[in-house]
Amino acid sequence: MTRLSVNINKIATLRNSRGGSIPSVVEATINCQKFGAEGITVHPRPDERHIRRQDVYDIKPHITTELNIEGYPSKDFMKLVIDVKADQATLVPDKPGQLTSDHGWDTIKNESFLRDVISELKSHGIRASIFVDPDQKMVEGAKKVGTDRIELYTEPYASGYMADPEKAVAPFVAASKLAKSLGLGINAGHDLNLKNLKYLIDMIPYIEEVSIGHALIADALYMGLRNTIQEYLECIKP
Ligand SMILES: CC(=O)[C@@H](O)[C@H](O)COP(=O)(O)O
Ligand SMILES: NCC(=O)COP(=O)(O)O
Repeated sequence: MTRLSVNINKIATLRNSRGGSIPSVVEATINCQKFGAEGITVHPRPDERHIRRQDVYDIKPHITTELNIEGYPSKDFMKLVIDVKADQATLVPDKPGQLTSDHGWDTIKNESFLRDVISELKSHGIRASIFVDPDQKMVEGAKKVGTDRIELYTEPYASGYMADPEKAVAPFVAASKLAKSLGLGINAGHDLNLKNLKYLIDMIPYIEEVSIGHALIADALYMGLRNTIQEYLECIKP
């Protein structure tokens, strides 16, 4: 059964815009889980444009589901993830100044680096997931570096969905079938929303976790956080 992990980056974006503590990321963590979220995702970027390192320490005691921390596996990132003993670390190949995550790992060129990082995460009991494009060779490379899961970067699906859902989802179905055959768990995320989510899950029902933030938080501005989370859950639960 696919789990919904709510990414609360954009709560922190709003908070940072005034320099105070409203809205609170701790309150958001508590309420998202109360409203049905099955995980909390944060992406503390090096420039702390939204989620700050301290936020991760602050929210950890309030996690009653799972904490998924996304980021480039720098020394700082690894210390943070290990310090708070995240349930899952999702490694992304982002450069510090990137507007947002916009590609998966080259798991072939980065084989040695990823293998070492994943081994360290596992030694601390932290599930490893790596951000990949729906590319068969990258999925095969993910298996070789020993990750527990892959997270499929779904922006290309989202951007193609309205025009041609079948064409948009096809590479993701193929990559998922390969990943499953290799024994990899499958997560998915980026630009998923109330329009495109159900079809993705219908086509790939064995996705273990979707992490959704930008569209969900935007929807909550109009529908409220409780109703919004319930609507997203209805898209992924049969
Ligand atoms: C890896 C991924 O897709 C998410 O972490 C996304 O990048 C959110 O980051 P921003 O909220 O900074 O866009
Ligand atoms: N891993 C994807 C994520 O956490 C949220 O991405 P988005 O929904 O903010 O695009």
